[in-house]
Amino acid sequence: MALTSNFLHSLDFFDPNNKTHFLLTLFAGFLLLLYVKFSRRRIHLPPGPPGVPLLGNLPFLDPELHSYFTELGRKYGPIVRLQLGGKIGIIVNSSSLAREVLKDHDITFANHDVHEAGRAATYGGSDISWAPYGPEWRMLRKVCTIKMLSNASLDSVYELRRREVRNTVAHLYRRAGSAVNVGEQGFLTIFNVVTSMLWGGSVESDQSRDNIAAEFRETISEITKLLGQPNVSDFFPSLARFDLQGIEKQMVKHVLKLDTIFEKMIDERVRMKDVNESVKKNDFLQFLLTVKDEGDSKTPLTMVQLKGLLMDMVTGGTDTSSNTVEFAMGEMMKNPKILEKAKEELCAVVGEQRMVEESHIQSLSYLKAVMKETLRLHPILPLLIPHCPSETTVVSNYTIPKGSRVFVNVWAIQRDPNEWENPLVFDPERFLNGKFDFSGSDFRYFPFGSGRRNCAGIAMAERTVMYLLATLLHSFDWKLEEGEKIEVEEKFGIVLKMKKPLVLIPRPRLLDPTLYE
Ligand code: HEM
Repeated sequence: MALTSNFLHSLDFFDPNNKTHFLLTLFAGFLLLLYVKFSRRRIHLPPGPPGVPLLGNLPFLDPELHSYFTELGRKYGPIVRLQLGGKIGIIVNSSSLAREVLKDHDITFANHDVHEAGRAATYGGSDISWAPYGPEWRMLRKVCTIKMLSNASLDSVYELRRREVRNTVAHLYRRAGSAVNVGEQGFLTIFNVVTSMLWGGSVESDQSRDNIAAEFRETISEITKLLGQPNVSDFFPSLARFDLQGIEKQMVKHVLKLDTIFEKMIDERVRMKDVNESVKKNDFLQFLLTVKDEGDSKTPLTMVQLKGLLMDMVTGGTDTSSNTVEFAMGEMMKNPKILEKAKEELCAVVGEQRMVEESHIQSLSYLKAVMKETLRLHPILPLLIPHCPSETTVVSNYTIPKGSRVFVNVWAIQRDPNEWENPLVFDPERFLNGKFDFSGSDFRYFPFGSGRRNCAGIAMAERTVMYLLATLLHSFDWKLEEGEKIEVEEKFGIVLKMKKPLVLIPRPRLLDPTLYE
């Protein structure tokens, strides 16, 4: 362009009598066309649906994003472009392209696309999920995966998990014969497991257990709902300060509730330390405070990051796992033969004279296959956490501009008929003999993501989901309320949940009532 205009200005272009005027204009136009064509070819965006000026495709987004993106894939191919206001969205719908993004270009795509709601939820993005790829993220991730959520650390706090799961069994035993909301009970158990591991005690109050379950579940489910909601502030950053949909305002309100608990727990612990240096607690909060006080001087752990980590554990580690348990229970209720097989395995491994222990899990290969199949058909983060390339890059011959929001549609990939036989049928057998794992090394199956930014809590998720699921099945027979039909339909959110909550009636299975105490 600069070349063309310099050339034109070097001539007497504005003289109306100049005969070369017309020809030069034509020549300049020709150069301009060539330039536009050439630069378009360089920025060869993936195909996508047409949009409207300014808003692009925003007005046409279906709230059930995962299935809508899958439909777009059928129409436009495995990689699709959307114009989301001022932001480009890229949808990846095939396993080979997921591999390109998460493996071949892993460092370029190692950032999550931080949005305003995520920032508001995590003290300005001071946690693992939203921290940019770099030294601080590495430090946070190391603290979390090596120290807190490693198998050795998880073993050391098994008693806390056991206590919470047993509390749930006792509670359900008292409510035997009446209808219970399975997701809510699962949520409260896992919430208490997580908070016990964090600061050694579940959140107790005079309120009834069910009220607490419903209240916290609501808070966390609102937080995850807001995280998955399209937000004008993200698509038009200049409008972010107006928070036009009120998403950040709502988020701050919900987060405050959790933050108040964090502040209380931290204050108590710091005060305990001031009063008596010898008080030693063996929980994650104590560990984090020690890392903060004695940590690496190059990349220290700040108090804000510490709270960000607590937020990750509480929001990332609760409804993800409890929704998985609920989907698994729903699928088994819908497929009685599968339910029977899982129970038979439990009888053979655990017997009828004792309760399930976490040590039994490794022998429950059929139930493990049920968990894997649940996460195939209902990957709890169906679009992972959207990734964001740190530089413009080429995937499958298409340009993915720096700063795009990249949705890896694991939901579509795990139901792809080119990769899976009868993909819509719930069939745990396909996972028997240890086929597929949660590591994300096979791009046909990666419900926990893959590569550097994969889930930091896989070991914990596997233990809590398996332990709780095994205990629920082994301790009780479950039946539907009179006249109810089982439906396992999904409702989209950054965390997928069941459209209609699963309500079932437990009946104790084990003969010895003392086992339920
Ligand atoms: C069944 C349960 C769970 C599932 C299916 C799940 C799945 C995922 C997925 C798909 C991602 C995003 C990967 C990506 O964007 O590439 C993720 C990230 C994450 N998960 Fe999980 N998760 C579960 C449970 C947990 C638990 C129990 C914890 C911790 C207590 C946890 C902590 C995290 C954290 C901190 C991240 C962000 C990692 C990073 O950005 O480096 N998750 N999880």
